[in-house]
Amino acid sequence: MIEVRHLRKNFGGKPAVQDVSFTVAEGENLILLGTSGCGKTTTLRMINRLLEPDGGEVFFRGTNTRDLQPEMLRRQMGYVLQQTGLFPHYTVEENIAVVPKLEQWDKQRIHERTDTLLTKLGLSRDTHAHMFPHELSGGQQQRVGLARALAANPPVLLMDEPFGALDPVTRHRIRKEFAELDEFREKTIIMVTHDIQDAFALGDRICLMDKGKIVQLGTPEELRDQPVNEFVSNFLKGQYEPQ
Ligand SMILES: Nc1ncnc2c1ncn2[C@@H]1O[C@H](COP(=O)(O)OP(=O)(O)OP(=O)(O)O)[C@@H](O)[C@H]1O
Repeated sequence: MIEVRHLRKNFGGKPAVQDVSFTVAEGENLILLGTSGCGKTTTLRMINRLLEPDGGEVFFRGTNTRDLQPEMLRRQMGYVLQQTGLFPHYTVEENIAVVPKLEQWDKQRIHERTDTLLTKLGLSRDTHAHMFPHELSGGQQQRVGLARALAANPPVLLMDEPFGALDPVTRHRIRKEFAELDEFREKTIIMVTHDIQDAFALGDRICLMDKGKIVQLGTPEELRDQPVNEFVSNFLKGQYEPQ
């Protein structure tokens, strides 16, 4: 579904991503895991062309993404961020409706879709639909961010530290709710996290990165039982100290 080949990106002459390659199958959840600054976000942003690579290529359903309009590509790839990126002057309902409106859905269809998503994500039309983001808790904002990314039912979700701004208890609860959603099970997802528990709870495969490179790519069990080196075993034991 998504194939990343030999991606490279430098900032100010310093390599941020070096020769990163992987494929993600339809319906798979791939986690990009690693400490701050290892190149996870840069890799993710090259997939939906928020950043252009210095080298390498990304294929989406067999087409080089260079040959696709960035806006059209991004409508196929819902994007969920730690700082939810919600529009502060839009209500919850208006935030969720952004992409369906771009796709010119009629009002009734948007209304029904918003209702479905609010309910699925534990929010209600009466209480939340007309609130503004600053009136919601962090966990509720994160749910709205997820609802917005899912609204037009894109086949792919790109998620960058989606639970990063939450306290540990809320984080655990939202992660669990998210894992139980049909959408989560059905969609192709690439998720960036530095959190080993996120990676093990949500990943079909984990791509562990360090200093812009992939150190090991495999199932959670493979990383746990057959770490390729000491970096991997230390990282998974939570003993890795970035220098
Ligand atoms: N726009 C930018 N301009 C300059 N340097 C950048 C830019 N974006 C990222 N970098 C640098 O590239 C490297 C990789 O950053 P990136 O954000 O991809 O890492 P990350 O693993 O996602 O970390 P974090 O979780 O902290 O975002 C870092 O050294 C970072 O400082």
